[in-house]
Amino acid sequence: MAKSQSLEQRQIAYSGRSWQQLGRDYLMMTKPKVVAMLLLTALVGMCLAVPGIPPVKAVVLGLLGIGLQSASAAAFNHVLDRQLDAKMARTHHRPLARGRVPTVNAVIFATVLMIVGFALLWQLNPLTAWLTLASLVGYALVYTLWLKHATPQNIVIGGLAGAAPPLLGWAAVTGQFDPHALLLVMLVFAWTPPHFWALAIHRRDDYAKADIPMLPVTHGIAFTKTMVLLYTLILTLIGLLPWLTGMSGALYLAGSLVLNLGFVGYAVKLKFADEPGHAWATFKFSIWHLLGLFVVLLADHWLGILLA
Ligand code: HEM
Ligand SMILES: CC(C)=CCC/C(C)=C/CC/C(C)=C/COP(=O)(O)OP(=O)(O)O
Repeated sequence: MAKSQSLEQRQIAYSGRSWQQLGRDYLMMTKPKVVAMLLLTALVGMCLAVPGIPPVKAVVLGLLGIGLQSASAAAFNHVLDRQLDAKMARTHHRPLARGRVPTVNAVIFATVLMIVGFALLWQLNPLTAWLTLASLVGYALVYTLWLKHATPQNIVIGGLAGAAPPLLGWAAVTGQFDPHALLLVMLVFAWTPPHFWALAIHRRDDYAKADIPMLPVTHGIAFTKTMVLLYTLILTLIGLLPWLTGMSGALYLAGSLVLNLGFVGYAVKLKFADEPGHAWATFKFSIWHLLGLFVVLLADHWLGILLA
């Protein structure tokens, strides 16, 4: 495809692609791996909300609704960021940035996912439907359109939307807003800055080129590494709260300490003994860390039920 072609010309050129290629593009727009992780945190919220197995209807409708709304938020992010994505090496190949999917089709796709997701959650309870829609708006509009361009604290504030799913899962099962669910939200909220800033250190030049005020661009790499370390320490302290409040037991305490101190270890190495590629390794570790943390929360919960 010639580089000089306009987006419209490329959209016409791409119109004869196979259903399989098109399907891959639509799937990519939903950020499936991120949504899978969000759903894991929502599922753990659902399981911790009740003493036994949560009701099947709430789990199925809840996961479908939260998943569709998260996928919709991701697709809206692709639409609104299509010009920005085209400027960055990491994202320039995306379906909308390359013009493989017409913008209007992507907007219809995202809107349908949003409406179906909302309707499914409404069947469960309005609280979950509205809270999930608020998270969608928080990420797709507030973060993407405004925060991302406004302040280096963009991902700290915007991270609230991505941290909401445990609360959404909890509300899907109980219909209520429970303070225990906020402990899980706080875990993801404190995890997000080191998750993202490790990647942003690795991709600093990309963000600088696109003129996005990410922390390594505005405050430098050394300061960002200090912040990564600080947030992993905050995460370790917040990680004690589920145990201190009695929500989780000894298995959680041991597992979370190993994982959180492992994350601190990556951050210490990043700050004081950086090697090429370590920022990327820290970002990758952050994903396994969150997966492990939520699996441990769940295992501890069910072990507690078995031993009771
Ligand atoms: C404002 C908050 C967040 C920001 C700015 C952010 C940013 C990013 C970025 C830029 C990537 C892509 C890295 C790449 O090039 O491969 C990524 C990957 C990922 N993020 Fe986040 N993230 C945030 C919150 C979350 C949350 C809340 C979760 C899940 C609970 C999450 C889970 C993941 C996963 C699983 C990946 C790997 C995706 C893949 O390999 O395709 N992120 N994140
Ligand atoms: C309903 C609900 C729970 C909504 C939250 C949905 C959601 C997909 C949250 C994930 C946050 C995320 C991947 C941010 C990166 O955006 P970016 O634009 O900085 O990254 P990019 O450059 O890779 O697009």
